[in-house]
Amino acid sequence: MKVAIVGVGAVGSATALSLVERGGSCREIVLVDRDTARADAVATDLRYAAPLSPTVDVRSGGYGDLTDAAVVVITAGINEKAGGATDRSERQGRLRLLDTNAKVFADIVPRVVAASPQAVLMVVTDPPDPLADLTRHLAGHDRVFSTGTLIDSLRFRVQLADRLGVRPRDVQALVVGEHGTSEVLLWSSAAVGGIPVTELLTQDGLPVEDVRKEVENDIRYANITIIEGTGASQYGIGAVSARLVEAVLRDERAVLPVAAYSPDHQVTLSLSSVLGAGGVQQTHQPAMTREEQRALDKSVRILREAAERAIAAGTA
Ligand SMILES: NC(=O)c1ccc[n+]([C@@H]2O[C@H](COP(=O)([O-])OP(=O)(O)OC[C@H]3O[C@@H](n4cnc5c(N)ncnc54)[C@H](O)[C@@H]3O)[C@@H](O)[C@H]2O)c1
Repeated sequence: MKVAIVGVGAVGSATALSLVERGGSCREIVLVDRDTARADAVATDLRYAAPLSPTVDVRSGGYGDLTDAAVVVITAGINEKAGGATDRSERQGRLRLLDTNAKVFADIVPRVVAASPQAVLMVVTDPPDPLADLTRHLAGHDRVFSTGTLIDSLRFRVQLADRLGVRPRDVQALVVGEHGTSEVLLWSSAAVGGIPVTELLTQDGLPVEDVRKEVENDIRYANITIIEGTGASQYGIGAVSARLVEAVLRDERAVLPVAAYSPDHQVTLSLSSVLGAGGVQQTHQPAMTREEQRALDKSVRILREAAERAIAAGTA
């Protein structure tokens, strides 16, 4: 199976490396970037790593090479650092990148769809949820999802695991809503071994409210913390993107917090999604307290406004 990555910067390259290293789910990876020298160089570099993984061919190409791609991953556009979205006190967060990246999508999506009308389109570029709404609009089909809050949910699990002294794999914890500052951490259902994390924190003598504030802050601004050191958050999202591609290619019906258009909410947002062939096949709303539901409602309002803005900017 063929997978294409459009945008071979920090995130696109990390996604390609993760796909090569996870191995087995795709047979061919095509890298497309308006900077063709960069796409050529990354493909060449990865080609020398590929013999250590299950068989996969990596090459650079143009939109014409996307024919028959099963999944197209879009990672093109400006990042938080270039777009000035690295101020923790700025509520817009990644939404600051919306107008610029909507124009990038207006350039890319019609060309992707013309070359590969059957492909599932996965949006990684920030802000991913409104850009997925724009992508649906431009593509004229529903096989579109964004990486949503899976990365935030993994960060939530890691932070809780650190505090509870257990491995993150054994923490069940979800972040829903926007991949952005209005995201909602579901503390009420976060659990380890069937025991609520708030109960475990109390048993360990940890101050629940203080831990909660600290964890929320660390997760909401995790991207900025990484960017302050390296200029771009890339490896976590690269691994997430490769894992999601794999779930689609294998028709896994994996339950993951990624974002798809919800007719109930009339916008793209992350809930518990069933991911497999064709993209998100079903979504379920996790149980929430009234306070969490109110926070999700607010996130939905922000996302609806952003989706309108994205469609206006991307179709102007
Ligand atoms: N969804 C997430 O969780 C998540 C996490 C990290 C980063 N991101 C986002 O991913 C995006 C990429 O970040 P990055 O750090 O890789 O940026 P980058 O600047 O390193 O790379 C962007 C690439 O896109 C290419 N590009 C730009 N416009 C293009 C066009 N019209 N056609 C083809 N290629 C084009 C550029 O040439 C460049 O190679 C950003 O929007 C960033 O904010 C999202």
